[in-house]
Amino acid sequence: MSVGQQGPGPEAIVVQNLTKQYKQLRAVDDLSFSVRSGRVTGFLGPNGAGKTTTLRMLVGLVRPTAGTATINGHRYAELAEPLRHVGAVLEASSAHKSRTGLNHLRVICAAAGLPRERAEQVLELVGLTPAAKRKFKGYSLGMKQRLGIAAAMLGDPRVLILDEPANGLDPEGIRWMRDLLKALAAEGRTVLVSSHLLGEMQQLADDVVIIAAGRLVRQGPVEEVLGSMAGAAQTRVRSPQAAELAAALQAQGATVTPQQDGALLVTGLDAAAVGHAAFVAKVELHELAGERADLERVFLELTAGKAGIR
Ligand SMILES: Nc1ncnc2c1ncn2[C@@H]1O[C@H](COP(=O)(O)OP(=O)(O)OP(=O)(O)O)[C@@H](O)[C@H]1O
Repeated sequence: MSVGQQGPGPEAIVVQNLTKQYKQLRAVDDLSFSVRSGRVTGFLGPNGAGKTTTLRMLVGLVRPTAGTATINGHRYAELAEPLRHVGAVLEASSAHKSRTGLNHLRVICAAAGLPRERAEQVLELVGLTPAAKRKFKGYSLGMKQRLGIAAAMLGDPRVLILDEPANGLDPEGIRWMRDLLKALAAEGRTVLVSSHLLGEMQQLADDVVIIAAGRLVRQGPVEEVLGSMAGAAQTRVRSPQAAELAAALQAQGATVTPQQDGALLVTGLDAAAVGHAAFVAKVELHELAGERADLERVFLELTAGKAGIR
């Protein structure tokens, strides 16, 4: 059984009171959250929320104004061989345009003191072996994303940090990325991945950290964040005695919205509660379906009014 199936491991990334002030703008504002190993954690927020700035502070590319970010208890700058601890993909890879993908990776191996054969191994991992000897300038954006991940995996790091890795990928590429990241987390690695593609996160992430305007909005397991939303439970129900049923449900405090097709959309009661209310009221049911709150709606509700345009 993999670690991922055994449940979350210890906190591998800890961000404490992290702040970044750019002249007038506080891009990241007293932000604290933690990321556990053996899980994929989605880092979500509207445009300009401060996701990229936070990830760049994590890997020492931006100096925090205040606060700390640690990886396995150490600041990035304190790690002796950082590539063996942390792999970061902060933008699609860039390489010398006439260099092949394989040579690009070999150069990184040489500079970082990593075994040369890691280049072939990580190309295999990301499915780029057939393009290993093609020049970088002929790579599609999707191939560049794969090469970026390959480079991040050269040191076989236990922690992987990716900024919008699905950008530029087609649906098949997105599926591939999802499977790879889940597999890496299932090996016990820590995977922190930012995205604004909320639907994608719902399928990928075990935990989410949601920020808006540089501040933490919510963090926790996806299911908990979804389930904690007030009125998140929605149930679709259909009955030949719709008016009686609506009255019985409203008496329990639910909001009932008739749909164009004659069904009722019930907010605030789950399917079991709606079925029970119908049973008690002796109302016949022709359809009863619970609808989960989706991350998109939760995200909009959580960040409403806080996001602004930055
Ligand atoms: N070097 C900089 N100097 C000044 N302002 C900056 C700098 N880098 C980022 N910002 C600003 O900080 C805010 C947060 O930017 P950041 O890129 O971290 O957000 P984000 O959540 O990654 O957004 P997006 O999804 O649009 O990339 C934005 O308003 C941005 O314009």
